[in-house]
Amino acid sequence: MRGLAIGYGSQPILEDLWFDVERGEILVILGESGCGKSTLMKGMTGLQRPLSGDVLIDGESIVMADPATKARLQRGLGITYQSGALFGSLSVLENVRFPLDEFTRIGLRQRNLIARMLLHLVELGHAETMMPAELSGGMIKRAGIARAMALGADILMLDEPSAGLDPITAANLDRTILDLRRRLGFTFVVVTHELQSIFTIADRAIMLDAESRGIIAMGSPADLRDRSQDPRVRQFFNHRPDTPPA
Ligand SMILES: Nc1ncnc2c1ncn2[C@@H]1O[C@H](COP(=O)(O)OP(=O)(O)OP(=O)(O)O)[C@@H](O)[C@H]1O
Repeated sequence: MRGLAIGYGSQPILEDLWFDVERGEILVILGESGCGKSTLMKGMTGLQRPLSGDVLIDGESIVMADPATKARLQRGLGITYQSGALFGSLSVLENVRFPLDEFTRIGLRQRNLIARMLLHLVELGHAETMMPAELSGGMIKRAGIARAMALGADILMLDEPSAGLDPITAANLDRTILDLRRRLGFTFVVVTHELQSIFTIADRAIMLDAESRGIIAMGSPADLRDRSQDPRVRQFFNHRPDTPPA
């Protein structure tokens, strides 16, 4: 992100953001409700035009790109939403195959094979004929991740993947995220508030703040917990209220 300002109308929610996401990194984005985490994700993926600044993917601007270039860059980015956003009338396999059906001319047998391989990668091989209504919360998240990878994305943006999951299911999902990174070298940008998950998966975390409209902390979770000067950051990472001065 190069001096990114993003918001609605002419009002910035976040401004002057400068940071990099390295290939193969797992970056977590944190911050109180309404500080602009989802808005930032939309900016990073070219779904929302910034007010100023730029987003470069391997040096190419997704902001200034012509429509064909933007579409190509966006194929490298997979996005999952909190709800999973699966189509209720399609089976798990059909959901994962959907981007291939819509955006490629690959034959049906190959599309089915790719969708099956993706389902195996997220440990949902057994669930291909199930309908979304029959899935658990964790399975919905996994199916969403498989679908996000369908067009070859190797940068995955996950918006609160563990929201609404019990701790064991959430820990299993973290394991899958780490596994995808280890086996396929994927890059992840993850919005999450779950401390357990942050310490398990994040190489670095960025904490956003609504009032200052920017990044108030950036570093490894352990560094932010142990060395941040900012009481809001320490409070979050230590998960206890700051003691008032004597
Ligand atoms: N379409 C929109 N039009 C105008 N303002 C919006 C729109 N979407 C979000 N906002 C505002 O932008 C700010 C940031 O919202 P955003 O959803 O990005 O925050 P968030 O950090 O993801 O919140 P949460 O953790 O609750 O999901 C909020 O004040 C919100 O009211």
